[in-house]
Amino acid sequence: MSYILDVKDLRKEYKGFSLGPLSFQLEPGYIMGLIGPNGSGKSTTIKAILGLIRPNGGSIRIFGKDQAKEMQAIKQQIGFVYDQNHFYDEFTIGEMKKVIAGFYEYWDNSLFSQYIDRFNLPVRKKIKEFSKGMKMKFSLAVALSHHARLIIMDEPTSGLDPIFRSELLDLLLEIIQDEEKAIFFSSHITSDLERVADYITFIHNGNLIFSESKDDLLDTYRIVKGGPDLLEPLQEEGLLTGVINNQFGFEALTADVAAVNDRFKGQVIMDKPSLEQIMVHMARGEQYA
Ligand SMILES: Nc1ncnc2c1ncn2[C@@H]1O[C@H](COP(=O)(O)OP(=O)(O)OP(=O)(O)O)[C@@H](O)[C@H]1O
Repeated sequence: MSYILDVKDLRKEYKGFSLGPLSFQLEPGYIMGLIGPNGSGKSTTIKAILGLIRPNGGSIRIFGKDQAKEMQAIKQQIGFVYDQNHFYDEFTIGEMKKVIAGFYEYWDNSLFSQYIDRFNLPVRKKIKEFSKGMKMKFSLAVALSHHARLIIMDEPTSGLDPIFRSELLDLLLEIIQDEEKAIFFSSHITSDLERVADYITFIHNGNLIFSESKDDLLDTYRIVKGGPDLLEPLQEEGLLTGVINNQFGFEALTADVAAVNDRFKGQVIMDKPSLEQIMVHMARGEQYA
């Protein structure tokens, strides 16, 4: 299988923080969400993939090429989408397009015009007058118009209204339909990931907790709820992760549904978890591990 993105044993050391080793892979035609609490290393991971920081170890291959050696060629086919202004503020879309088009070998003017129309972006306004959502749309139009095969986004839906968020998520699903592109994005909005992501990579305190198919995750784990008297026996058998005590007893995550059923059937309640519940309980489990 040829991966669009292949990260192996990636490490980055900062004073007081160490990321990795992280390993995960993304195939064409799929969307991967990167989740983790604040400060867990999501932006650091994205910066390393984009070649904006130098890792302390590991390797990153993009489109099968070694990122450390061939970043110039790779960049032609990466679209980094974010709302921060990496454009000239005083320029209009048309003026900005002339600058950007020159950077990209595969720039497609007519495709760009189509996206500008489709996103209803104002052609006469200066970019500094754009809202956050407009900047995001513009950034996405640029990425799509140079035929990026890997689209990377850092928190693309945060701060956007629900209507545009929903439009953006639909667009992401549309982008991967040709099965040639892949999307990698970080988000705190787990419901967005639940809707569009095929794979979820979860990091906590710089450590990789999992990088798995979303469907497998949602199938494997269950939320277990029970009275206080059951907590100890379940914990003794190592069946619970990230226990949260409440007025009725406890709530936790289990990956061993069969064992819980076998031993405690009828005594506990088991529900399908949301991605947010998986993340919260796992983060708790890590914190108190
Ligand atoms: N240039 C830097 N120098 C030193 N430490 C850094 C640098 N950049 C990031 N860090 C540290 O690395 C850790 C991870 O930061 P990072 O921005 O990757 O987290 P994040 O998961 O993206 O967080 P958030 O969700 O809050 O955006 C933090 O402890 C941060 O202080």
